[in-house]
Amino acid sequence: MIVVEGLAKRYAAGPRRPWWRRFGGPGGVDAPVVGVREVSFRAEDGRITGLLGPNGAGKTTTMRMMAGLIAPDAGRVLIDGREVQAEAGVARARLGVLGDPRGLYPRLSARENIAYYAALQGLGPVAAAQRIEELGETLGLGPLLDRRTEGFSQGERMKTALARALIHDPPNLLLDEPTNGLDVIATRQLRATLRHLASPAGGGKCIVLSSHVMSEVAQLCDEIVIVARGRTVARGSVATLCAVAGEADFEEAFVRLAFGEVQQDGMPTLTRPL
Ligand SMILES: Nc1ncnc2c1ncn2[C@@H]1O[C@H](COP(=O)(O)OP(=O)(O)OP(=O)(O)O)[C@@H](O)[C@H]1O
Repeated sequence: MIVVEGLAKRYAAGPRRPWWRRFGGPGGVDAPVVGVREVSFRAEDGRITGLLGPNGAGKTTTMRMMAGLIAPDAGRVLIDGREVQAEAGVARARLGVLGDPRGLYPRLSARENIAYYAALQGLGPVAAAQRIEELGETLGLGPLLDRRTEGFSQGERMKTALARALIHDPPNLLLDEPTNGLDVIATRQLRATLRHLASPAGGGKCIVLSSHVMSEVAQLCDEIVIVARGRTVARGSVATLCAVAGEADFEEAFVRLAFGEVQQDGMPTLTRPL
């Protein structure tokens, strides 16, 4: 289970020094950029939770703090009760992270890429080899396992990166925009795999994914957390969110919740309170 409590993150702005001031004179400093203002939610085991929000809403920043890749300015993340920032090693051992699938080593085969992560996770060579075979079968990697990843299609990269994230059989899984660049068949395969992983037969994993594609989140996720302007503005099933927004259609509900009229305090105006 993953609990996210009051996360906030600002990115420091670099010095602004126009070219005509490069050799002297005052420069300036841009205001810090707010990545996340206040994001809180709970993701349960055996369920797929989707972070849905428009571009720049703060989804990736939230996911990176959940993975322990960047430190929050405020708030905390608990992975199965262990705080990511305080007990990084223990918390991360219980977490698989699917980030950018372009980050594979091109000269290594898929098997070698995955085995490298297995070693980083402390798996011995025999256990790693066995687990790679299992994952190869579950994810349909087959003959790809022994091909160099250079030249892999987006879908092939995604499967390899997912196998890498699952190598230590973590009970929790984070996926940032997992269907980016996938065609309809690869998207369907990924959906089926994620549903399996969340089911009792697949280990009842706690899965959190981020996306700005509404239909994808609506189809796949049991629970949806809407993030807008760096805040969680609503959470619940598709039916709950439609009811909260007072809309029959999920796209309309999303637009109302994510882009609702902004009050003085920066919170969107909702037709009904959350
Ligand atoms: N490294 C960084 N330095 C400065 N600003 C950043 C940095 N990373 C993100 N931001 C800013 O933080 C805000 C949130 O960005 P983030 O990438 O988390 O949003 P997102 O919801 O994932 O967006 P998208 O759907 O477009 O990927 C944006 O305004 C972005 O410009």
